[in-house]
This record gives sequence, C-alpha cells and structure tokens, in this order.
Amino acid sequence: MNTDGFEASDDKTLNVTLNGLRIEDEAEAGDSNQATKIRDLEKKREDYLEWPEYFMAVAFLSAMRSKDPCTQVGACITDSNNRIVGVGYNGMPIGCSDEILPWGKTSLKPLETKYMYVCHAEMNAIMNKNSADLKGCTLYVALFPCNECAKLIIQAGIKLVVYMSDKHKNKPSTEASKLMFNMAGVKYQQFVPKKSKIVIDFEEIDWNNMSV
Ligand SMILES: O=c1ccn([C@H]2C[C@H](O)[C@@H](COP(=O)(O)O)O2)c(=O)[nH]1
Ligand SMILES: [Zn+2]
Repeated sequence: MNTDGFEASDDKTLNVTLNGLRIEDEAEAGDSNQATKIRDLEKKREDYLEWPEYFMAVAFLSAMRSKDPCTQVGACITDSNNRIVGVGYNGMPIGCSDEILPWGKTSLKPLETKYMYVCHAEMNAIMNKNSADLKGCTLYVALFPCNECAKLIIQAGIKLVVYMSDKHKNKPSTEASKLMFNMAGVKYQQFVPKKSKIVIDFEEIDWNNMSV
C-alpha cells in the first residue's frame, strides 16, 4: 500500500481502504479524479448549509404549504441553541374552511377578500411554538413583518427578525413595524444568502454515495 492508502492490484482495479472498509473501484490504478473523490469522503463537508440559510430555507419550505394564490409566506422561529421552536405559513384559521373563505383580494366588499381572514405566517409560527416561550428567539421570515405581526413578535419576546424581502418598505404598515421594533429593542436585518439556490431534487439523490 502506498502512502495515500491506495493499493494497486494486479487486475488494474483500484482498491482503497477507508476507515477499515475496502472500496473497490473499476478505475485504473492512478486515476487521480477517483482518488480525489474517495479522499473527499474522509473529510468534513464544506458546503453544508449554515444556520441562517437552513432556517430561511425552512421558512421558504413552509411557505410552500400556503394556499394563497398570490403570496406564499413562511416563517421559522429559532432559539439561542439553534433549535427550531416554531414554523408557520399564511393560511386560514383552524376550523375555517379554505375552500369556503375567499382567496381573492380585489373585491370592493372587504368581507369577500382574504385579508379579513388569513392568518399571517409570523402569527402561525408564534402560535405553533413548541417551547414554553419565545423570549430572546429569532424569527426568519420571507417578508418584512406587517404592523400586526410586529406587535405579536414584540409581545412574544422575539429579539431578532431576519427577513428576505422588504418589498413593502414604503407602506405605513412597515413604517409602523419599524417604529415599534426600534422602541421595543427588536433588531431586524435583511438576509443575505450565501447560496443563490437550495435544491432538493428527490430524483437526483445519489444514494450510492451515502452511507445510509
Ligand atoms: O408579513 C406578512 C404579510 C403578508 N402575509 C400574507 C397575508 C396574505 O395571505 C399574503 C399577502 O397577500 P397579497 O396578495 O400579497 O396582498 O401574505 C404574511 O403571511 N405575512
Ligand atoms: Zn403580518
């Protein structure tokens, strides 16, 4: 065996011993791509999701549950140990049929628009909490919270809001949220993704390269 842990055998098969396991490869001895690939399996991955990206991705995944035809919003609340303590997305209240309540927004009759009924993602994430309280927690959310959600966030004791888009930044509701956050000492910061894409392609998962 050479110093790389590779063993050239007579039949031109590359035999590699990793952690006591013999990995046999069809590649010719000296195939450096294959050698690099196998060596990479011994090192810690470097392209894993960092916490903020993971939590924002959970918020976006949750948004995919929303039945709102125009805007799907998701939220994810985490504690100081990086544990997820609540997730939510915009939807109709429990027991109120989302087949019957309206999803439109253009009717001149307020009762015939979704705005009268839909629970915002932030509200649902707070209500869905699985810990005793949310004091000192962080909320990851797709849109900068409206003033109603800002009140809930403050009352829940959440201390940091990480948002993706502030497309409503000129709306009075956003101004009110910021005013209240500033007064209450809730910090907010825009999320800057390090990866432009996070993809889960069930058909592309390479099970052969996983030890599960
Ligand atoms: O902070 C927010 C703001 C909005 N939402 C929800 C409420 C509605 O279901 C949609 C907004 O609908 P538009 O058609 O874009 O007016 O988003 C939320 O969950 N959180
Ligand atoms: Zn809201």
